[in-house]
Amino acid sequence: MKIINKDLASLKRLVQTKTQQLTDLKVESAVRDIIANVIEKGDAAVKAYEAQFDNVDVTDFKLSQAVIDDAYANLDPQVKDALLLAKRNITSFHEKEKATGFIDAEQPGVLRGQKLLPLKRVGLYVPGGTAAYPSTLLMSALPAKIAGVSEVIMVTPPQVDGINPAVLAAAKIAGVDAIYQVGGAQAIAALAYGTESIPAVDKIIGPGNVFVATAKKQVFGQVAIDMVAGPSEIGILADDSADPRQLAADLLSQAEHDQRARPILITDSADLAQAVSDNVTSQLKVLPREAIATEAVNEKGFIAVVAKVEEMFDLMNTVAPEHLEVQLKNPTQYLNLIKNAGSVFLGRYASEPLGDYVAGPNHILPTSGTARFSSPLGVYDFVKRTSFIQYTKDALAKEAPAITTLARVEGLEGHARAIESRFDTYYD
Ligand SMILES: NC(=O)c1ccc[n+]([C@@H]2O[C@H](COP(=O)([O-])OP(=O)(O)OC[C@H]3O[C@@H](n4cnc5c(N)ncnc54)[C@H](O)[C@@H]3O)[C@@H](O)[C@H]2O)c1
Ligand SMILES: N[C@H](CO)Cc1c[nH]c[nH+]1
Ligand SMILES: [Zn+2]
Repeated sequence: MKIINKDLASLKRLVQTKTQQLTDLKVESAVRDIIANVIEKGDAAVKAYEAQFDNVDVTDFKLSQAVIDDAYANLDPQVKDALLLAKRNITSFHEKEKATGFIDAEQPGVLRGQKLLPLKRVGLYVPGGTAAYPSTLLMSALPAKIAGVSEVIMVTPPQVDGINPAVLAAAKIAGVDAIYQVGGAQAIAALAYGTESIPAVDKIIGPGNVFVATAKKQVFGQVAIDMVAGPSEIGILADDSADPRQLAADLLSQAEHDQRARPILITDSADLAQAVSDNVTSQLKVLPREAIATEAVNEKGFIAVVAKVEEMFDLMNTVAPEHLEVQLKNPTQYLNLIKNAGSVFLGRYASEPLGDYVAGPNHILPTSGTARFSSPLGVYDFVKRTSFIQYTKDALAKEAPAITTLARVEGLEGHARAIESRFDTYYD
């Protein structure tokens, strides 16, 4: 893995060039064509794209309940237990995110409030191009259910040998209402605009590769989206107290997701940097997904050596990684230095895959530097807020002069008259 020794300003520039560009023009234009075709030709276009990109001739997009029940009934008990443990921990964590509305009656004659309503129908994208992700399904479906969404539907790419049974079983465990075998940008287009057999939804949730993330950006406005969650990332801050073998393993855990994944280590120890780089080289060889991980390590990955701990955090806040591991002595003391990160893992035993599978906090997180302004997926992503107002005549009378003044400043005479019509001052 490349080791870079440069001043902080140069390292920050390097981070920016290595950040996944959210506007890859070739992908943008390919995705635009796919969406236009799905809008125009519906199921026929989706079917053609599935044959082209996934080599599957799909006859029925919607999976039958019998196929799902069968997958659940035949699931390896150890896998079922692991999914159920994950479900318990995800549920107990996300229950704490539930919010209620409020009523404010503090001013005489004034009632103000906000009510929360679950979304009606959401579409979950469960990635499936190069690996199956039952864990990701739990991470999106369980918060949707906790929020009270009435209809939770799911899409995932079809597979030549059928969709991975663990994904189907996880869907049953999480209470997903319907599963459609369709992936990539065509799935996002179908969820946004609807086709003859796939219903349009109010919001599209879930991560995916660059085609999926780009399609979500392009359909935003027609539907809501959760965030731009693309290829996985890990940023690690470590000093010489960390174990280079473990750091290399954690970097590779995310590199193996995608050629475009970003594994980054920032340290103040040149010896540690070299040891991690050597370990990455040797550990790569044992990974079944060696080719994918190697490309991610070489293209997006690097190890930066900086002078002191403050510079580590400064640089990592520029990266704004999806996952941030803090493998420094007494890691909790640094929490206040972290400004941009999707999810933080403190200390040697909080290895990133702990959060991927069972700890409970959501693993659907902002990527590509968007942790500067986005949050982990949560129950709050499945609810919308509506505010309400009620005034008595006396309460309105007190504030009417301010309203009519502001209305006339904006040149909106009709607004002023609407207020004045409630009082004797009203004239035609
Ligand atoms: N943030 C998270 O929570 C999280 C969780 C799991 C996975 N991930 C990420 O999700 C991604 C999964 O990617 P994936 O590829 O395995 O699955 P995917 O389901 O996201 O994408 C596969 C689909 O991409 C489409 N596609 C492939 N090549 C194409 C091309 N040339 N043109 C147009 N469309 C094409 C196909 O339709 C295929 O069905 C990875 O980047 C992984 O890091 C993120
Ligand atoms: N690390 C991914 C989120 O970026 C989630 C995941 C699912 N399975 C394994 N990993
Ligand atoms: Zn992962």
